[in-house]
Amino acid sequence: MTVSFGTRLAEAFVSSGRLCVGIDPHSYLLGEWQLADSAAGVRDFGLRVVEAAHGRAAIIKPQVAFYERHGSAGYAALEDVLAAARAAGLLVIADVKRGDVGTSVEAYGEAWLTPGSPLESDAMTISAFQGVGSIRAPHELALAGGKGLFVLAATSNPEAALLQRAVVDTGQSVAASIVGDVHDWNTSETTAGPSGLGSTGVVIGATVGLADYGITAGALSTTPILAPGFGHQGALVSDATTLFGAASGNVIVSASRSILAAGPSGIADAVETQSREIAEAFA
Ligand SMILES: O=c1ccn([C@@H]2O[C@H](COP(=O)(O)O)[C@@H](O)[C@H]2O)c(=O)[nH]1
Repeated sequence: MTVSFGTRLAEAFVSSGRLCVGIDPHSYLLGEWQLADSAAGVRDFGLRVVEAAHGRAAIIKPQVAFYERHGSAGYAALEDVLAAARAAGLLVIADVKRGDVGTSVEAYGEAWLTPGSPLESDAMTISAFQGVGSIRAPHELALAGGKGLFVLAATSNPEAALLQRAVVDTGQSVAASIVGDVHDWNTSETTAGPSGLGSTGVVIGATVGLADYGITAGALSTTPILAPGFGHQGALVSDATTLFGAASGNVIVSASRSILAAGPSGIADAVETQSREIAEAFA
């Protein structure tokens, strides 16, 4: 029987905590890590992050853009990183933010969520700004394969607020409307399992206030929340439960540069310290 992504995520929270280590091999970080800004460099970088996360964190989130920069060799490097993460038992959220008309976005879903595909991940970030109906095919594919989606709702970058707080016909903000549709999916899913956590998540930056977008904790009750914005973008782990209130139990704390800045010799300690800080903040 296929175990749903929501159930696997809930189990990972219990066994390994809620930290998601971002793999973002920025050019300047590659330099600091004494790696070349090349496909080989991003491969080594990713593999070292996987090694540091193994046994210290639940989830990794490769930012695919930094691999795509290196063309087909970059994708081959990413495939190696994904394989290493799978072998280490880490949950992988591919940060790809794909979106298009439904027939095209279906192919993106197949690329990242099909069991056995070279880019197989446990979940992918996806854009529903072409309509939540446009991502129905990857949603169904995800459910069938025990995979997940994280739908962009209220992103962490400040310039997004103008669009994502805009009000749609229902009287809700764009972000709240997406959160509501995802909630409907999660509450009607038959595969949610005993954890009660659905397999379709949303992206809500830790830098935003839910109330500013008209998002209620109730609308997030069964929805995993991928929350970037901690560390380098300014959000504090110690504020997380205040930010997300009653929905805090569903939050994945995502941080990239603030951990990666520790360098290859310090990253394992940085992951451990961050995991401990999160466990204390969410206790
Ligand atoms: O709203 C969003 C959605 C995705 N991201 C991504 O998360 C990381 C954040 O990196 P930091 O170094 O921790 O700032 C990066 O890959 C973004 O593309 C986001 O920041 N906000």
